[in-house]
Amino acid sequence: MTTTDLLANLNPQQQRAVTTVTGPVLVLAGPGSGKTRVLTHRIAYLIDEVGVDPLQILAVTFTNKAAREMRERLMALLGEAIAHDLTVGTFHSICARWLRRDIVHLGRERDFVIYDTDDQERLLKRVLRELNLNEKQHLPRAILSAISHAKNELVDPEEFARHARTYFDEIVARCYARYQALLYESNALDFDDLLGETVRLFSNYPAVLAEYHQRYRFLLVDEYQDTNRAQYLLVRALAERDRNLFVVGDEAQSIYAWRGADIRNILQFEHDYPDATVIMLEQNYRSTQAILDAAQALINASPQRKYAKRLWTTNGTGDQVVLYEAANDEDEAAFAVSEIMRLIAEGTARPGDCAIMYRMNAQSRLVEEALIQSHLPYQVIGGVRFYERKEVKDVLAYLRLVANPYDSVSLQRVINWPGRGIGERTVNELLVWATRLGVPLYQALSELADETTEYPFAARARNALLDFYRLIGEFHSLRQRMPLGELIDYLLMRIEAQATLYQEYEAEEAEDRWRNVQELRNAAINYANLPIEHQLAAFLEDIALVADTDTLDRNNDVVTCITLHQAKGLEFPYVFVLGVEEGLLPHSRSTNDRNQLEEERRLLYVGMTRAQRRLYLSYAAQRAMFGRVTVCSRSRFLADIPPTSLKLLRRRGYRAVTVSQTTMFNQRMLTPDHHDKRTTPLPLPRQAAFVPGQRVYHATFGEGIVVSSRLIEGDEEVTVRFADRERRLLASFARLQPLTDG
Ligand SMILES: Nc1ncnc2c1ncn2[C@@H]1O[C@H](COP(=O)(O)OP(=O)(O)OP(=O)(O)O)[C@@H](O)[C@H]1O
Ligand SMILES: [Mg+2]
Repeated sequence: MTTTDLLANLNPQQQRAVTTVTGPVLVLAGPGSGKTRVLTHRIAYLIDEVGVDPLQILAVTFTNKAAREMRERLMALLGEAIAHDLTVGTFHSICARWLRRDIVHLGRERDFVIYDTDDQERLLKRVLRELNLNEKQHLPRAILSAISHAKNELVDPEEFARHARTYFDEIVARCYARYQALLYESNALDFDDLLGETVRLFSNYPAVLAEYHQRYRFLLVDEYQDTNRAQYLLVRALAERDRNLFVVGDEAQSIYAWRGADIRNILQFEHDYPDATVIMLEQNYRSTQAILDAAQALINASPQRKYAKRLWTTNGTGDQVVLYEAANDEDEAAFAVSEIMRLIAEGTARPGDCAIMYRMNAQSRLVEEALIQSHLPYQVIGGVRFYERKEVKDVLAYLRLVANPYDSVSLQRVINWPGRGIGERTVNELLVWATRLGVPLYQALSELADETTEYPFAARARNALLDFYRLIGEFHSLRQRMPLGELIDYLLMRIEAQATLYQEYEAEEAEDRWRNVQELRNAAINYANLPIEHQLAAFLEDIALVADTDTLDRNNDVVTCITLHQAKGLEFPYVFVLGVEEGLLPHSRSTNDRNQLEEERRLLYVGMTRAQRRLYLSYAAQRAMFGRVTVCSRSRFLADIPPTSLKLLRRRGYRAVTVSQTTMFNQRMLTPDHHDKRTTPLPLPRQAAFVPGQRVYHATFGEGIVVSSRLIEGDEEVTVRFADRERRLLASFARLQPLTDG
């Protein structure tokens, strides 16, 4: 693409943002005004027109998905070779890469592992046990969230302890200190450390920072309104010398305060950089005027709104925003799905054009049930994600341990999986012993090998521990010379992973889980080109950084189910925002706090402004929440949208579309590639597994009685009466367990 083309696709303000090459630039503008587009075009302009070396450009986005999309756009603009030399990523992924290079300056090792929330929780539970604190009373999540908050503010354990005022703070202070020590001992970093350690590296080692100044001359940051203190300091340090800092954002879309994001970072940009060029964009290219009007009314009603920005568009008025009042939550999900079916049948939309958004992950279940019944292919972003499935995490724990045997959380995770006779008591003894020796668990195991050591274990336990120790040691050295794929195969064979899964689960589920493990092994293929000794580390690094939205793949023509938080920056022709109700949106936790309440408003605003062609909002008069059916009322935010902007629809008795209709649809519209794994038609089961009158158990709904059951394509549809109401469930999905009487 030539430069003229590059600029021809931009309006004058956008052009100015692209061509103001040096010095600090802030683009402050509403949704859909082309901020992200400007950012990518600016990179292309810097390279093509200004002659900047792509290696000198650093672009930061909020999610891995956004980073990948950006890279793809840049490839289209610049060609693959040039795009390859750019540094594009999230703060976390970029920091991880830099720390792999330079963490040694901080006296730490390069082959650290990155702990995710699950690992963090395990580690904190160990801390609680050590400190004799009860985890029922001191909720691990609350403590971790306090620690995370401190880390984002760059407050270390000592400082935290000095400022602790309340009893809770005291507890957190003690946990934080020990938690950090154990992380260190395990040669592990949590997500917050990735940022915090990089900040520390830059502020304590000016010579190192100078190298980065030399390397990165142009900085670009998307979604700047959601940066936290650590990210702010990072950007500031990196931009300190050349000051070629380009940030874009929208304070009205700031929705991550709960993770430490600080709206002041964007509001005070001009204060930090008095010579900044500030550019506003006002034309929206994404949505219809009807959608914009409704969204603007909502956001302008905020008491915190400093200056109302007007967005206009030439996209035309478009259809009115639909507000659907559902009888209950099932009806709400059925409405969205049947509406999608209708749009598809009309030929107006493809599944991939549609997104269903909600406040909480738990809301996706009913939506999924409705989608399954309709045989619509879909993906859930942020549900139980691939890398969070137990069997996948178990195998990963082995691999992480093989890479870094000091990783105590992984060690504890698999020390007795598959079962090898190391009971809970032995594990506890090992923990106590290692703590007393002041060494990581793996090193404690190595002490056992020494005949002369005194140890607290019975002979049988000792042998089992030693076997495990030798297994890890063997693979630890193998990783240097065995290609990753083979290494994984060999490991799976040695631990008898497949047989173990078949022992632990029913055949069908075991097969499913085994398939997931193999899927993980398949992912290893992508690393075959690297030198053998780097393959495992690179593989683990990428997995550790996979963020929530990463599974989102727009090439698949599937309906997207996604939380409002994760929908940031994305756009879809047809958007459904579910649960616009008091208690959900605004969330019940936020209603006592003005700031939190306004953040909820912005969240709804973000959701609404994702829509390109048509927007549906809905709420239910009744909803099953936390195991109870509650009566709900529409969100207070709806009162801020003029009734003339909304088309109200009331319950018309929506039912999920029947299977026979949709089977025809599937055959007509979709090639086999488009089938989601979960919705691919399977052969009919030959016999019903459930009979009327039978007692069954469901993990969420509890006990129930089967009313009727019928075989449908690939599955069995079971109607069950639970304590609160009757539900129609698909056997393969609902995982109903038969109960025997007595
Ligand atoms: N000048 C333009 N001409 C044509 N299309 C444009 C132009 N500017 C932006 N667009 C398109 O408008 C849509 C929204 O742009 P973009 O995603 O960059 O907005 P944004 O400001 O980053 O929004 P958000 O705040 O939601 O992240 C994109 O599809 C983009 O390609
Ligand atoms: Mg954007």
